[in-house]
Amino acid sequence: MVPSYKGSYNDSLQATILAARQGRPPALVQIFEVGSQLALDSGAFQPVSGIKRVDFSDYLRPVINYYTIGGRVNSLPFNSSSPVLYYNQDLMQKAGLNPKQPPTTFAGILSACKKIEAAKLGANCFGMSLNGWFIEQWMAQQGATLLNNGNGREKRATSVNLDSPQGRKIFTFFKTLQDNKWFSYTGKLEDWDGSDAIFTNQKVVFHITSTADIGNIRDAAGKSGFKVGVGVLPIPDGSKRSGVVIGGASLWIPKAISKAQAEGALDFALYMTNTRNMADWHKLTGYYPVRQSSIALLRQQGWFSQSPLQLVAFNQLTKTVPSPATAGGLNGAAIETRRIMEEGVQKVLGGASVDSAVKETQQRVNAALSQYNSNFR
Ligand SMILES: O=P(O)(O)OC[C@H](O)CO
Repeated sequence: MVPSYKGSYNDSLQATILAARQGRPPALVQIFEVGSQLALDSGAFQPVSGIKRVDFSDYLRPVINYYTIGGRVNSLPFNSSSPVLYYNQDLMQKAGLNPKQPPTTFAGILSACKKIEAAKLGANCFGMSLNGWFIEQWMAQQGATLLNNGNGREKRATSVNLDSPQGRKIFTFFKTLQDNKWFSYTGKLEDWDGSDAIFTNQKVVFHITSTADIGNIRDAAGKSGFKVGVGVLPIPDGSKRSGVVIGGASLWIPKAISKAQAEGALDFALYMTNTRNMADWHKLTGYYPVRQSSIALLRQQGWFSQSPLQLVAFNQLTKTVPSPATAGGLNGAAIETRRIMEEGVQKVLGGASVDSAVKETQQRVNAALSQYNSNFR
């Protein structure tokens, strides 16, 4: 097997579909979760459940449910994540905040921001990458589907639900942060690394990003000389915590390869994600161990008591209430619709009103869905 790196999740999905159209697809490809509908629509892949018998009962339900579309397991779960709160325990203490009780709601972050500003730490309150992924998560946390038609899982989504009380709460959070100058980011959209650097360089006290970064952030915080904490994803006020949508990526196998190649690719993917490898991968990165047997192994090793940062993240996943909202939204234009949502939040950060940003975002996402869906009439 020859590995080939194609860049970001967006880039590698687009490169794979192009390669498949040209009749030379890779035998195995990692595709991010929201690329699943586009991957299906491309017609370039075969469901892994059709290649050979795999015992999917060992996979965690929220994970296998995400990748089961139309009753078939299309791709093999690999790197699974969700967003969490990272916090600088030392700076919290300096601001008179209790690092044992990190904020769990938007209001909690905003009231901590007031204290942080008053403490004049030379660090801002909060920063994160502007990525549609978080908007998707905050809708799910409020028990709301992001998209109509059962989050695009019953039939193709034709409308987004952002012009709603739930959507407005998300945009209003950014408006309040901006009005008070409590938010720091690099100014670029989807700048995962840049926003991590702002946090690990101690320029902000709070940061939200993927559990995937636990390993890297823990190491960088150690070098930067502060103690990092991990808390549950803070959620909009006035809602019950419904849980997270599984993020990360899964492994897809194209159609245009021989049966022997497809079986070989699946065997390799199963090896990569076997009980032991999944447990090691989790320890190193922070991605979830997606197999029950890996979790049993980690428990036996005493891992969760040695690694409280990862336990918080893990509990967040296991407490997720299964529903159409937490199953996650599917749409084939997700690369574009995510970008539109990010631009909507960026407009609020640039001074636009919540009302105009939400309405414009809603209208632009709906137009993108309609344009995409017109290919399937
Ligand atoms: O950074 P990751 O791999 O946890 O992925 C985050 C999102 O799910 C990407 O869509």
